Amino acid sequence: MSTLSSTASATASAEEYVQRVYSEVTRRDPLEQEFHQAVKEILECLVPVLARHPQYQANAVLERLVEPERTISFRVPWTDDAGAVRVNRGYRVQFNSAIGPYKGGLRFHPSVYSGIIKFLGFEQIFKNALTGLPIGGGKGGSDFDPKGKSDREVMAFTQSFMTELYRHIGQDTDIPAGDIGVGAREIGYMFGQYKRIHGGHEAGVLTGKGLLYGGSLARKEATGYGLVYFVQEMLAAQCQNFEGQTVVVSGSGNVSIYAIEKLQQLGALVVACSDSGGYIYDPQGINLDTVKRLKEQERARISEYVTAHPHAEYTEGSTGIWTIPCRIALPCATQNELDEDAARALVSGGVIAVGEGANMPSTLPAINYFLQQGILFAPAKAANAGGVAVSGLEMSQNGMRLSWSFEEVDERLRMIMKNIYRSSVRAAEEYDMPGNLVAGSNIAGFLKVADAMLAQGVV
Ligand SMILES: NC(=O)C1=CN([C@@H]2O[C@H](COP(=O)(O)OP(=O)(O)OC[C@H]3O[C@@H](n4cnc5c(N)ncnc54)[C@H](OP(=O)(O)O)[C@@H]3O)[C@@H](O)[C@H]2O)C=CC1
Ligand SMILES: O=C(O)CCC(=O)C(=O)O
Repeated sequence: MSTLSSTASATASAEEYVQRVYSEVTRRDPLEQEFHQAVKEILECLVPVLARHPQYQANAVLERLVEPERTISFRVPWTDDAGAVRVNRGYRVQFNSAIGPYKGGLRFHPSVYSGIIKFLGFEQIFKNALTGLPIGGGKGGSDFDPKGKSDREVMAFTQSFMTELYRHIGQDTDIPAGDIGVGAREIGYMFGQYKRIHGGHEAGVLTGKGLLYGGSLARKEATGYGLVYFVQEMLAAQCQNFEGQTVVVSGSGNVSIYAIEKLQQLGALVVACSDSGGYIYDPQGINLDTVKRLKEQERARISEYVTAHPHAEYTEGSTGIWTIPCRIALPCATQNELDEDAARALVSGGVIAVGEGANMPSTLPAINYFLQQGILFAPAKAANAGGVAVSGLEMSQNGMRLSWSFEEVDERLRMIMKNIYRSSVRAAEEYDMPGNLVAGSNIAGFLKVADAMLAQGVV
């Protein structure tokens, strides 16, 4: 066979392999749509890798990767302020420990079900590999909604949640952290309950802790800052920067707030942000002190921004935010918040770069549209890895019983984001897709995990 035809037949066999694994995923769990989407995106990027390296197919690496090592689902009973007993469902998916203990956040949101936790856990495997730190992938959460609950109710729920979760986690086995609906308050209550049940001050069992009891400086800022550092690298490669650029950031939670903070430090004009109720447009630039007060202290709605800044506009419904003309867009709220129509609106509005702060915020058609249009596109797995990277640094500091300065952690974060950018660019070039960071980051993450799996045999 000529080299050309043997390459074509290897590609056909890899395509068939990918299709077979994907079909099996959808057959086994037909209702887990978000998980299907995450698997599809990655597998499609891996065809050239699988064609070039037959050992992955020969050792059923994909079949093993798409199946979590362990899935835990449990009842979480708690009592509300009226004295009524309520029951939620808790999850922890320990997806892959090939390169280290399971690591990934906990999400408390009414939309949580197995398909959401599995998509997040699956993506976390590759994201964590990209950081270069020895951490495997996992994720967890509950359909509990912290919105509108009193502090006592949140404490009652989180203590009950940890009363089951504690037996599955540990600083060398599985280290949860925050995600949507889980911030410093929830982590604090969970850490207290873990300590009470398990005994000892095992600081490394959770990350995102308060600074008074083992947390790391710059963890709160890390996902948002890291996203901006990544997009900065992408812009610099095109001789561009943030100075004077108009930026739209969706969401107004942890990731959005610290992305906006770093963008403003770098001279960008951030004109919009949102929550699940709607978005605000402030042509003079978002006042971040107001957003922090509303969201970090008062747990209020973003609509209240216009009371303090009457020149700004509030519009109900969160998806309209993408119709605001801007040069750079950072989706930082939730999965599938940016569809193909939104992508078309952004391109019509003059966008040159999109950086994903949330996990899987763009639908597959939206991503394809951005890539076809030559928009600089920073995929979530690479661009939002700063949060888990600094969680890894929090674990290191806990292990050494010391605390690094903000500047030291921030500098390490900057280097990690630069390295993720470079390894994604390199992998895309090596597999003939120059500039495609979706393919590059998926391939770079996959190769690390797949090779570690091969080295450890069939487990
Ligand atoms: N925290 C971290 O370190 C990391 C987070 N991420 C990802 O970033 C995203 C945001 O997380 P984080 O900032 O921590 O979470 P937060 O809970 O702090 O904030 C979430 C924000 O997104 C908004 N939001 C949630 N659901 C929807 C929806 N269906 N439609 C519109 N807006 C919505 C929320 O609005 P409302 O308050 O109205 O619900 C809120 O403004 C998630 O995708 C998360 O997985 C990724 C890496 C690390
Ligand atoms: O900090 C962590 O461990 C988890 C962060 C996270 O959940 C994510 O990267 O999506």
